[in-house]
Amino acid sequence: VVNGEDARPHSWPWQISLQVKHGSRFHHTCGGTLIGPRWVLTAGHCIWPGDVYRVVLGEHDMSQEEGTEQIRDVLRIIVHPNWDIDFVAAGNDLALLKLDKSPIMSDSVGVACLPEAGEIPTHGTPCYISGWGNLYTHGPMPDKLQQALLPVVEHSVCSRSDWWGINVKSTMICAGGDVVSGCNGDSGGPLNCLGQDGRWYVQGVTSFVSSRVCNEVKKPTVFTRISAFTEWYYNNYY
Ligand SMILES: C[C@H](NC(=O)[C@H](CCCC[NH3+])NC(=O)C(F)(F)F)C(=O)Nc1ccc(C(F)(F)F)cc1
Repeated sequence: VVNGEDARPHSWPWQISLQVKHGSRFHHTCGGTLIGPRWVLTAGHCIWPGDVYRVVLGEHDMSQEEGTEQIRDVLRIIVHPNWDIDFVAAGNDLALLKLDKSPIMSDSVGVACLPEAGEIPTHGTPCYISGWGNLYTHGPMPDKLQQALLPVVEHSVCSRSDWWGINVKSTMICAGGDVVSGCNGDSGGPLNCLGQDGRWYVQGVTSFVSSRVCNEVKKPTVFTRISAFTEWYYNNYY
């Protein structure tokens, strides 16, 4: 997250760290969202066939043992059938991970609220991105979970030719811009938006930023719009 701030610990209790095994050690590769006791939603581009993953829940500071962390193995990975690693602009950048067993729900670990099918966050809805991604392009990863308030950019603006043009689809949400943005390593994490009922809903899954600079002007962070895929994850989640 570029130009964000340390999140208050565990204020996004559905935020997970997806960790990949390299040699004998695991390291953070993507974010994700706990959407059910045994189910995590992340980005399709986070998944590489043959890699071994684990999920860390209740995490805040990656450099400390805080006593709230819970580690789970990934039993099954379901990548969206229409995801194409060579064509991120086509969308469908989603994957479902089934955990070996449910984490213990607490103040630090909880399930996210998801939007109704087809729900579009209105212009000006306050949305926060959260993640342990780079603090700036080619920059370091933070120890503590970062967050930033990203204004939603409506599709009519985001799809202008000098913005994302045809690379942004109606199944995506644009948010942020040239000051605050997501960055590499935030992939798969949640876009947390305030609902009318005062609850926070996860409306997006962090998908892509400019390949030149994370917070490039007129290239807001692009999220997969979860409300466009309700059918898919309900059918796969059992
Ligand atoms: C380096 C940069 N990486 C990214 O944006 C990766 C997703 C990469 C998937 C495809 N390999 N996502 C992130 O870093 C994230 F944290 F923002 F989510 C990138 O490739 N951006 C990018 C690529 C293509 C297009 C498009 F196809 F739309 F032209 C737009 C952005």
